[in-house]
Amino acid sequence: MADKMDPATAIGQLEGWHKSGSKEAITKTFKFADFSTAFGFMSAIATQAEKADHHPEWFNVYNTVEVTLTTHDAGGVTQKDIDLAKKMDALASKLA
Ligand SMILES: C[C@H](O)[C@H](O)[C@H]1CNC2=NC(N)=NC(=O)C2=N1
Repeated sequence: MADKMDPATAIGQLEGWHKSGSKEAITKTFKFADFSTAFGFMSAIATQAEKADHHPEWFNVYNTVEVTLTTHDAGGVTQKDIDLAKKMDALASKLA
């Protein structure tokens, strides 16, 4: 099992992510051109999440996707969350 880390450590390796106010997690809100682009982002990430067996907590309203990442099995932020965050950032930049 991956060991949990201070969320600040993860944030230091990422762009635009923040500590979650309510739990050991990292969070970011992505904003896209429209709903279809936002949903396409979610669909592509869902496939990658399933492949990695590591899933986001997310909330979508129109063109925004609020993402919270934490590793439930570890009770906090792990390398798996950093890896998924980087995948999200890479895809979001392509969709911009
Ligand atoms: C049984 C299954 O492999 C586990 O529940 C996986 C599923 N996806 C997961 N996703 C996240 N974010 N954290 C986990 O600990 C986790 N565990």
